[in-house]
Amino acid sequence: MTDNPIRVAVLGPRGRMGAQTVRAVEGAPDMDLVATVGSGDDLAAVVDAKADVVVDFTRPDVVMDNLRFAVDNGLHAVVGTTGFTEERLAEVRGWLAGKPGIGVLIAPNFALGAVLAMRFAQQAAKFYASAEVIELHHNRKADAPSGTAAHTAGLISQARAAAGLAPGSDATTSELDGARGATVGDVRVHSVRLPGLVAHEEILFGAEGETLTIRHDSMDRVSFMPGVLLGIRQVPNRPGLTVGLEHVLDL
Ligand SMILES: NC(=O)C1=CN([C@@H]2O[C@H](COP(=O)(O)OP(=O)(O)OC[C@H]3O[C@@H](n4cnc5c(N)ncnc54)[C@H](OP(=O)(O)O)[C@@H]3O)[C@@H](O)[C@H]2O)C=CC1
Ligand SMILES: O=C(O)C1=N[C@H](C(=O)O)C[C@H](O)C1
Repeated sequence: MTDNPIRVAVLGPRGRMGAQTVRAVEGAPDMDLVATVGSGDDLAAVVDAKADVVVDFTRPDVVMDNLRFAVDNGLHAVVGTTGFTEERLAEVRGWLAGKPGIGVLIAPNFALGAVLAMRFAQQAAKFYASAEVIELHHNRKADAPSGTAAHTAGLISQARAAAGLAPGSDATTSELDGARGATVGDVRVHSVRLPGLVAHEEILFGAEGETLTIRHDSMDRVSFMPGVLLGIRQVPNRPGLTVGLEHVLDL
């Protein structure tokens, strides 16, 4: 136990990630779990409990309301919930402009290996015109493609554009709807859903006579917890909006 533990509230505590986060916070010697808010519960509980940091693992359709409430009430937030478009991020920056000391960390993926895989993909992108992303998840996942895959595709698109590299083409002229996946930026993203999986991503690059595959596997949701706890510890010292754990890890 430390003298001034960080007072943490978890939103979505009955969910797969929320339950794991509750256990991780309860096990952290420098944190106190002071509130949990599930669907149907009153968010005001986090203010009543004098939380310092709110952690959100809920759903894309409710996360913006939760985050707005946290920022309006002067609470820092660590957000793992997916669904953050550029428009949503701009909206969050707008709220934070009126709240100078408040920090919000939104991370598409809290697993160290996933963050590294995204960074490696970003580094490789300027050397390969052709890249595709395959993400594989458990069949209870609500969204597709995954937030991680969308973020990875965005990074590849940006890195290629910055290097003046046009995306590679292929010869497909006839295809069944969806067979070539969804397009994010200018990268094809393919989503697999199967019971037995947790969270997995492959980033494939191709050039004449070679391919490069970067793969990350989360076999257990404990893989996300060191990143979540690090985010909780760091977010009070990072006013404004931080997108991606790579900034906190100082990669
Ligand atoms: N960034 C990262 O590293 C990771 C991010 N994720 C993302 O986190 C999110 C949650 O994933 P997961 O835990 O698997 O999903 P679950 O469906 O297991 O959990 C979501 C939980 O949110 C609760 N909920 C719904 N509405 C509200 C609300 N208004 N207030 C509070 N709680 C609410 C639900 O409650 P109820 O059960 O009562 O409906 C449910 O328990 C997803 O967007 C997922 O993609 C997942 C893994 C890692
Ligand atoms: O829903 C999940 O499980 C996950 N969601 C995040 C995403 O959409 O990228 C992170 C990880 O892939 C697990």
